[in-house]
Amino acid sequence: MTDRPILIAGRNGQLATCLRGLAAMRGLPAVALGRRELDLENREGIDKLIASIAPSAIINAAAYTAVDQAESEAAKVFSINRDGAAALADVAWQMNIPLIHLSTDYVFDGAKADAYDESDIPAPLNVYGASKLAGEAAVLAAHPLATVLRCSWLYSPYGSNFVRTMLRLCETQPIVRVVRDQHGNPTYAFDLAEAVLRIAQRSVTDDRRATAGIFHLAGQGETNWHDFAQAIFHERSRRGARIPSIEAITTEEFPTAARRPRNSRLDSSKAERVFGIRLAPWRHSLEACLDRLVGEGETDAEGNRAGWRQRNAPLSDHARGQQAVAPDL
Ligand SMILES: NC(=O)C1=CN([C@@H]2O[C@H](COP(=O)(O)OP(=O)(O)OC[C@H]3O[C@@H](n4cnc5c(N)ncnc54)[C@H](OP(=O)(O)O)[C@@H]3O)[C@@H](O)[C@H]2O)C=CC1
Ligand SMILES: Cc1cn([C@H]2C[C@H](O)[C@@H](COP(=O)(O)OP(=O)(O)O[C@H]3O[C@@H](C)C(=O)[C@@H](O)[C@H]3O)O2)c(=O)[nH]c1=O
Ligand SMILES: [Mg+2]
Repeated sequence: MTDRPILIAGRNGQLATCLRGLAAMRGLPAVALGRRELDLENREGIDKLIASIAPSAIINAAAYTAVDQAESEAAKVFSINRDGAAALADVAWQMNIPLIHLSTDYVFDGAKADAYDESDIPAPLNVYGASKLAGEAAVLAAHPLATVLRCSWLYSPYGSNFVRTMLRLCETQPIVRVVRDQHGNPTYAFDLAEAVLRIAQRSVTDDRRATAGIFHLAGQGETNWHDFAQAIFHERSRRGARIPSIEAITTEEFPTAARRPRNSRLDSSKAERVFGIRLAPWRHSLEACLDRLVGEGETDAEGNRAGWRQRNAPLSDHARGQQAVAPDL
């Protein structure tokens, strides 16, 4: 391996935070740049900035991800998710280094009965999905050897995600209503980060043609938002905290600005074949996430709860990654 750092575009987002934590734990040099240092909307000078860092690879963990808000600011969304992504891909191609780019299950319209594989034709229902699909194409046009990873329903102890939204509702609502007719694969950001780092390291050393193209990579097992919420409440309740009652509703009963696919389950078998990578079952990783968010006892200086280290000692790498304090890189 090389001593040159991996450049992470994004800093405080879910995936960026997990990537930083895991890289620090492994002693892998990494530099994470948030939008203040590297603004994907105002791209002037990013080639010089990145050249000064001399990275071994670029991971693009930055994106505009507010799905409903995206409907009313499409120009900004496309600027970040398409043009910003393409600019990073262009720099990586010029520097002859690997680029790993993240995309989404929301590129699909949900009409398929089965899980989507990489040969299925995308047809996004909303601005966010359309911008991410345009981003995939722009990235691969600028960097034909880029790796595009489509994941789904990302959750973690950080940032904005469904798990944290549901835990917040537990504090304030006696009853929570959640749609049961949208199906997908929840993905723990630490599991994804671990896979992304492995793929990044491999593309630095291996023939990059093997790692080029689009791959689906999501947590194992499928669910719907209602059952996901119910599992979150179950985990919270097991830890002695109060939970609301839950009501299953239809998409029509929960109007939102953006349309969402009824089915965006991803078939991740190509990633397993090519990379030998299979993410953990979402139910298992949800427990690790809830241990972080609803642990027992006091929180220590590193954000860990008393007893957490002991209870999780024999767990896999991603759980250990959670103990790492993401450093100020
Ligand atoms: N969240 C999800 O459910 C899913 C996400 N994805 C994809 O995975 C990737 C990571 O998502 P996630 O970690 O959830 O994202 P978050 O919304 O948690 O974080 C967004 C990141 O993007 C950065 N960012 C936002 N605007 C800009 C900008 N103008 N210039 C530079 N950086 C910017 C933020 O920077 P800063 O650090 O400064 O805040 C932050 O690091 C994205 O590509 C997303 O599309 C795919 C499927 C599901
Ligand atoms: C808060 C809430 C949401 N919902 C519904 C709305 C929606 O259909 C579904 C999920 O809502 P959210 O807004 O949390 O999730 P959403 O923003 O749609 O999540 C998506 O984010 C982007 C970035 C992706 O790439 C996707 O993979 C996916 O994770 O749950 C309820 O039914 N009840 C509720 O109380
Ligand atoms: Mg959302």
